[in-house]
Amino acid sequence: MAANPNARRFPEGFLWGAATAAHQIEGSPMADGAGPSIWTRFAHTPGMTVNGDTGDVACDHYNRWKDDVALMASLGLKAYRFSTSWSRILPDGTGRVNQKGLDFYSRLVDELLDKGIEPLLTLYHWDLPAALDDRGGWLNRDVADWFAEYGSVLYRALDGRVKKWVTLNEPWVVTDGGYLHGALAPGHRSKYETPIATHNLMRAHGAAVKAYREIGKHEIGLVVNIEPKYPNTQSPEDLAATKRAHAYMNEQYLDAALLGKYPPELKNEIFGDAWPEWADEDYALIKQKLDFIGINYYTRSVTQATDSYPLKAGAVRQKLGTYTETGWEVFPQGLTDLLVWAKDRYGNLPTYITENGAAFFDPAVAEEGRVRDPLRMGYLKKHLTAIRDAIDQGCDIRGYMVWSLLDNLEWSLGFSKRFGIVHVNYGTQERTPKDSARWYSKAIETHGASI
Ligand SMILES: OC[C@@H]1[C@@H](O)[C@H](O)[C@@H](O)c2[nH]c(CCc3ccccc3)c[n+]21
Repeated sequence: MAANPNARRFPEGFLWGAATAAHQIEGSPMADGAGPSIWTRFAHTPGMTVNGDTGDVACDHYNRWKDDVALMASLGLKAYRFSTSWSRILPDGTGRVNQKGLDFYSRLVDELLDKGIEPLLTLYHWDLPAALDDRGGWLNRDVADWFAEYGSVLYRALDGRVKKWVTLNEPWVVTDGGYLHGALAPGHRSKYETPIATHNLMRAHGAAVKAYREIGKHEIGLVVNIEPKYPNTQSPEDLAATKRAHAYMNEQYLDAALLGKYPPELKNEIFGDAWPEWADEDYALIKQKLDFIGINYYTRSVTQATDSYPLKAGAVRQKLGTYTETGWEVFPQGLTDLLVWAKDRYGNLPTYITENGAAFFDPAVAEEGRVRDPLRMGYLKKHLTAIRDAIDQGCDIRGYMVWSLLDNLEWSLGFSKRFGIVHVNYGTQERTPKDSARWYSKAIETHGASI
């Protein structure tokens, strides 16, 4: 007997979409009165990105936004997660509003709504205005007020048309990449700055949510990246290293936002004297009621004790594992495991998978206008099945945003890694839906029954 197609359908109203970020797709970073961001500067600093790639053109979405929305509609997307560029809206980071910058996003939102696509707006996806970095950026406690001011400009302009807001994308990456290891803008390498940046990011998140409760009438949440950690052996050293790595990457930010405290490992086992004592009113600001959380999942980490600084933990490559172009193990079970973990730890908040996807080597566009990407199709299939398993275990998963709609600028890796379900020819800017896009369209059309 044919399998019952309804047995594995996703819940009614499940939000099927795709995600991007301003700096990775827009190009024209300084157009129409915009100010530079830390990524405009970082990418133009020799040696900071592969091939010296920058966001000067990227996918030229700033000019091609209307065709890109038509492309989303042709794929049957029900939602689109994007981010706004803070320095387009406030070129100096605070104060003067650049109306042309605001108008770009207002037109984009109207076009999405006109095509029946729900916008999910991320206020901060790593592109801090350079003017604010010059004033200390995430190391300056005033950044909480700066960020709330920026959010308020957008809330007043777009709330109602935008009904799902996100404050920060992945505070862990902002601090680990931008302040501890220096691989991402603003390229600092300081164990002492890292906790300060973390805390101010979370204070800014809280201030932006508080401001939203005064102005907005819809929903706001936080997006974190979670990478489940599995001990390489049951040795005390590996178990302790796994616990540290889990606290540092997975518990730190949601604990602050939802529980009003940081995991003790941060001070006791990782940062030590570099971990300041924070005032109670800071925790009260950070811990604001959230309407949902967004989880970005890509891979897991089998973890062992190492002498790495300051975590003293590292990943063990799996001999029998399958790996993506970015060196991430394909491990869909990790998504089910982390969703059940989050449900149990934080109380089954409405949850969106706000990013999931993979970079594989994609062949060029074939003559017949196809891009065969079976590995990406397999990745998406396995991870959507993992989500359905988590739903069957009681997790309140409300939607899935594939990363990414388009091949785009992969930060320090430049254009060398392609995550898109749509191929971009960066020379001609031609878009070509890959086989995975066609597959995803069918999954949306059948509410998951075709997966
Ligand atoms: O690397 C693919 C995507 C980025 O293009 C997105 O902008 C970003 O939100 C995002 N986060 C992650 C997982 C966390 C991570 C980021 C960078 C490096 C290592 C892990 C993967 N991705």
